[in-house]
Amino acid sequence: MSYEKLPLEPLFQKIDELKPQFIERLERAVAIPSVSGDETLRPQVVKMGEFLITELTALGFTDIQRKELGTQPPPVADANLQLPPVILGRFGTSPEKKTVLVYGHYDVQPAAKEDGWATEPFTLVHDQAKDILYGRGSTDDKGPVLGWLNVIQAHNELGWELPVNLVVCFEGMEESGSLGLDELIEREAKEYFAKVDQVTISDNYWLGTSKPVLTYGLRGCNYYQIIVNGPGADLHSGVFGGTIAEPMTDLIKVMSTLVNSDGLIQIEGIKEMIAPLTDKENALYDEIDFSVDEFNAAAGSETCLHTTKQDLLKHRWRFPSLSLHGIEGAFSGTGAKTVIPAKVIGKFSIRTVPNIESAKLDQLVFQHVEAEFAKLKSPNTLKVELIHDGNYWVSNPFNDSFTAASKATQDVWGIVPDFTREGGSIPITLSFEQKLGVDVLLLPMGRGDDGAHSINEKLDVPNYINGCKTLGGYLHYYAKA
Ligand SMILES: C[C@H](N)C(=O)N[C@@H](Cc1c[nH]cn1)C(=O)O
Ligand SMILES: [Zn+2]
Ligand SMILES: [Zn+2]
Repeated sequence: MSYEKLPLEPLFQKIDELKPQFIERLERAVAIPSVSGDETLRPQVVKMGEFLITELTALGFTDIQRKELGTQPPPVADANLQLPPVILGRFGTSPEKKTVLVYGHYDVQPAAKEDGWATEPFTLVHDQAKDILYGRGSTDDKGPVLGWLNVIQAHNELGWELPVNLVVCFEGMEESGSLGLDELIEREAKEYFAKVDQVTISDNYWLGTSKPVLTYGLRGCNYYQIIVNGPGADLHSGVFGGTIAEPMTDLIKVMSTLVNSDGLIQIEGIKEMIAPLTDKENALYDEIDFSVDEFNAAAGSETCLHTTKQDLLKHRWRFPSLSLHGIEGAFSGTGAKTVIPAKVIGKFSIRTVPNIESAKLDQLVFQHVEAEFAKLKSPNTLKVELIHDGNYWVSNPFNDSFTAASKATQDVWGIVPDFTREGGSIPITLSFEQKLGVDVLLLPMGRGDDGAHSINEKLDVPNYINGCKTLGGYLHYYAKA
């Protein structure tokens, strides 16, 4: 696609010049362990929200609001646990300009050095030789969230006007199901978000490690827990082993019926809900620039279940998957503790795709789990429940916003981006589209091997800096579209 280039070189140069400050800003953000899934760290999530308020204020944002969302709904250990606030802010209110809402999240996944990190997860470490920044949240999603703020700083220092009005909406519960955000969007659709023309999200990754992408689809995520209760307390396996029904044995039996070793979900009724793959759609997979070898390198193994890029991508984007995540209450330390856990909670999630209905899926999951447990004729008790769910999202990428992002990407990276889908989930995406009645664009900053949710999460410095240029350039091209 040929297009008329905008004179953005001064902006790009300013972003290069501000690199040390941008890295330092990310360092301060990563140092706050804002893990939404750990109730004991909730004050840190709130602190991270306050950090953003301070930064927004210093940059000249107006109408900054800290929206409280009330208490966290069950299941939760502390019934009075407050949800972290959603942070809103505006930069510009000109009626002559378009308004872009940028959404991002300031919470992160849990991380501990003992999990195998080479560095402290909540200390941003700049590996100068590789020019890589390591730290939890560097790519998911603190780097991209700060990217938008960095763009404003660069404009301020150049004395440039921002070409659009910007509205920011940053939440602290994305990694835990975006609880309370749907209702906030509903309430603010005709209030704070009234003038929004476009929602843009930077919270996913390139498909590989060298080619930028723009993303038009996400899978959804329904997260469940199975609670098995047995004896009144943890017991000595020498004294009680062989005499009582063990909760862990029941749980493992039930969990092993959910998915087979080929990754195929064993719960009846789910595959019938998947939208059929059309020939036209099938052909799209041939065009995508993607290397199975690079994928294996990102996974750090040769354990991939699929050999062709087409199959692999379909299983990542287009078909549902079920992952077993862990067992709360089970012995997991080093050594050889001879305990029979009294209560264990198995966690698993299903990534959903069109046209899987969330409520119907819950029903199928509950029926399956209860039926499998009944087969065991165990005297223990079992309860299965949904912890949170989030919708899948697929859009039409042929609009002004995707075109603007493509131009900015070409300016910065010198290459036409691929249009991709994402296997992960951003639960709120569909709500923005439907409740505000606008298009949504996903404009990723990091690479496919960044290790989001994993150990040694990273963001390459060129991705951070060029990512800021791309976000800034995008706003300029979108303003002119
Ligand atoms: C893609 C995004 N950066 C992300 O990591 N999303 C999470 C959202 C989620 C859903 N349930 C729990 N977390 C993900 O895809 O796991
Ligand atoms: Zn994220
Ligand atoms: Zn994440």
